[in-house]
Amino acid sequence: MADVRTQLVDRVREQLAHALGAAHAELAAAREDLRTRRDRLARTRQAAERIPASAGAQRDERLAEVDRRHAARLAALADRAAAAAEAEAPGAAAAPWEGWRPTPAVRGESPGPARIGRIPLGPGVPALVPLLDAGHVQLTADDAAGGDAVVAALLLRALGRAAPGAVRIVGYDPEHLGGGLAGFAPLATAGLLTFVGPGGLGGLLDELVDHIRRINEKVLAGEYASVREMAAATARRPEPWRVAVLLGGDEPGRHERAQLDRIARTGAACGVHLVVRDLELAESAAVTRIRVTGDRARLAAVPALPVVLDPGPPPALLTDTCRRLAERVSAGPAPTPFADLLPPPDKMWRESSAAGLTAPIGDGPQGRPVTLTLGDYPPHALIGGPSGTGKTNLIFAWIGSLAARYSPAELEFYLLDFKEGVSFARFAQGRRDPSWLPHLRLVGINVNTDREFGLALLRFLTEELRRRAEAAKRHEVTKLAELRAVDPAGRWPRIVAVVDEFQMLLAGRDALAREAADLLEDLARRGRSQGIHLVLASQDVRGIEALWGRPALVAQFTLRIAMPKALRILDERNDAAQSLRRHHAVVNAESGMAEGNQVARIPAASDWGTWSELQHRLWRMRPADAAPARLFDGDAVPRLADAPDFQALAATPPRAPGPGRPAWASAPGTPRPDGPAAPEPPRGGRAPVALLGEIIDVQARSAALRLPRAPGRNLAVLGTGVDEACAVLDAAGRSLHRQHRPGAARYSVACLDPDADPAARALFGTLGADAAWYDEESVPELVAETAEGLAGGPAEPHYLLLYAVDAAAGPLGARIGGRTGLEHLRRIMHDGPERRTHVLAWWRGVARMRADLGGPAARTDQIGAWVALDVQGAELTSSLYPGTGGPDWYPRPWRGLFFDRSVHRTGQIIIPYRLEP
Ligand SMILES: Nc1ncnc2c1ncn2[C@@H]1O[C@H](COP(=O)(O)OP(=O)(O)OP(=O)(O)O)[C@@H](O)[C@H]1O
Repeated sequence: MADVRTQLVDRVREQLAHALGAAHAELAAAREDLRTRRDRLARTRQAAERIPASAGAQRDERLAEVDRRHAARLAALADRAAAAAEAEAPGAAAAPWEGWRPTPAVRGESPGPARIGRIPLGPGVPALVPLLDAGHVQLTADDAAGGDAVVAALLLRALGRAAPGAVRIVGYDPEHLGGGLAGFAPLATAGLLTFVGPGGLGGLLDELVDHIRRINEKVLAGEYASVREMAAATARRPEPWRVAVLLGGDEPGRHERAQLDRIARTGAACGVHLVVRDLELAESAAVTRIRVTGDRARLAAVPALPVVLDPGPPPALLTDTCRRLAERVSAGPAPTPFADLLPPPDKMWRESSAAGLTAPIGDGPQGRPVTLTLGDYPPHALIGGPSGTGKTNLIFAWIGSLAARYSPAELEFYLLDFKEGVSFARFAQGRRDPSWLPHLRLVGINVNTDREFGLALLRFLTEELRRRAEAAKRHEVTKLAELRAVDPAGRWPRIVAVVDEFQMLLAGRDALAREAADLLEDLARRGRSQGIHLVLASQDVRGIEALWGRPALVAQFTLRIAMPKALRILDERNDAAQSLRRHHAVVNAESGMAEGNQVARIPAASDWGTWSELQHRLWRMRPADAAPARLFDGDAVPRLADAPDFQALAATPPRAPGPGRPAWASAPGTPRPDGPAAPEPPRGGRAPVALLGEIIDVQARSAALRLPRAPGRNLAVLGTGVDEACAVLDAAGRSLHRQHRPGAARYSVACLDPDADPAARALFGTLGADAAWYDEESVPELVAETAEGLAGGPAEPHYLLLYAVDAAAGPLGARIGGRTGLEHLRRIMHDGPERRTHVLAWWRGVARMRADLGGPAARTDQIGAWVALDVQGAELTSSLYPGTGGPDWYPRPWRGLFFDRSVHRTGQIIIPYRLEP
């Protein structure tokens, strides 16, 4: 039992021991756990203690980041604002005073606002105040001087952004009597600055209101809402800006206040602006209000942003700029650009000339274009003014304005300048510039001694008039507009013929002047309805007087253009031209009656640089078949090789028109003036022709001596001019040679004047194997053999080209075979032509020729044609020229008078061709 109990106790002990052991273990574990947890807690506590510090740092970091971004954005915005302000107010509108200079806005551009200081944002944003074309400025200043510095800055910047003279300032400064604007005083000398005294405010405001009313009525005329809009659309600003600067003073009265309000409301649209200090202006969006305190200011529109004011403009800069501006303005207005007269390139050549030709010539006083019209009424124009007043310039401007609007199918020009100089030559093709004005058909320059060219032009136009009148008759219409309507496929351009210094044509009482005046009268009277318009210009009152003897002619010139100080162009009671300013013209389409006056400012168009751009543009637009105009230069010596008639003598096939050949020479339906028909090569059985020189006419034709088998078909060249005489014989020989096949004609060249030897030998060389050379000794043989040969059967053509034949009078006086050489010569001249033997001889005087032909009273029938050089008309009498007294011929250098009794009624002036080496 005890064992059992013992066993039981042991087991209990054992179990207790186990339990104790377990309890210990658990305790230890619990303790461990407690320690771990305590550790964790301690760590957690430690960590928890660290947390608030990092959260603050993060927050600070985030805040700093936001600040940085904000600053960067602000800086970017400030940069953008500064850039926008710079674009808005370029050049003089905002540049710093150091190095500042005026930079006027270009045409059509707005002057923009003006800078007064900077808003201290980022690097600084310019503080801009709109004035010209935009609004008014009202300043309140703690001290007047600070306010006036802002006013000075505003005004100087406005002046610098406008063309000289385009800003007029009126000052009202009752307290300091102009002292506030003292720096601007130099402007007063040019009328750009005026002052009204104390008590003058009402008058000044009334005047400004009146001005606004006039601009609205006359300038904007309902077409534009503001002068700014008009300037943008037309690139023209007809009126200067007016800036009224009102510096303090008593409170305005009721009327004055009402006027001020009107100006504040309506002025800016009309270019009238107010800059006022210490004076109230009515509430208006157009008013910028500035409050100035020391060197700071605030704009009422953005009170939160302070403005750091710029210092006022340095006094020296201010007065210097104003002085220069005044000088520029006193020197007269800068001419308006020629380009203002032209339509935009894509609108060129769009007008129809059916009813007339209308084109602007310049600006009127209101900035409106003044136009010139040629049509049924007025049909013709007369331009007058003393030398240097701008007639030629006006003609250039008019030609450009017309040429840009009407295509060459609508308008053709014929230009003739009797003045010394080559002004019109620029429109023709030149050596340096290959372009030409596509409307141009003819230019005559250096024609002062060649009045015949003027006459030729009038004859040509008369012929064209006849052609048009006939076409009109055929279509049973009377006017060009109707003809164009019934014949739309026809080419009926209007023709404008300009003759500068036309009085040269009418000078003198000779046959040429009479014929010219008759033709002019006919053209003026009938040209009106056929689209042929005359523009006559003269610097000389005598030019006009030359016309005055013909009232019917003058009456046709209803369009009158008077340059400054022009006399007798306008009606005698109309003295508008006397007070005209430089570069202006009175345009009058009412025959000069005062009520028709329009004053126009003419742009500068004389300078080739100005013109060439237009000419090149029009030239590139020319029709594919356009040919250059014929240029007649009285100072140039033509070349035989270039002569269309010489080229036409070439062997078949006939030549096509080339650059040297005038288009009208081949244009269908183009008239050729009266005169001998153009020569034909003899191949078709026609008689050969000898070309002698160029005729002074519009077609560069050659004077042609036809040599058929008929009595008298010989040529005498008369006078002592060696070169001219050689040139005539040379052209004759070369042109004859061109018409005969080698071996088909004989040429005998004899030269008896050593001075003529080189020229004669040059011709001899050209004639080649068909030519023989004779001199003083052998010439008697030549005439004897030739005379005897005439008795034989049919002969080949034989041309005797005898240079200075009178020098052979001695040897030819000797007898050969019972007759003298002179007798042989006379026989050849008498009988030769019918047997194709022709004498083309040069005698160095009429008396010498007569002596060779049988004595002073000898008949000269065998001389069918002659060219007189330095021989007076009076010597060419008796059988040489019809009537008594001889032709109207006064010798002049490198000209000859050609008369062929079988075709001419009067002599024809020729220009011998250049002698080729
Ligand atoms: N509207 C203008 N604007 C600027 N310059 C001009 C203007 N008109 C003329 N001129 C200049 O004045 C000068 C004289 O002009 P122009 O030759 O046209 O006068 P003119 O009356 O034809 O003289 P003249 O009869 O002696 O030839 C030229 O140098 C020309 O460039």
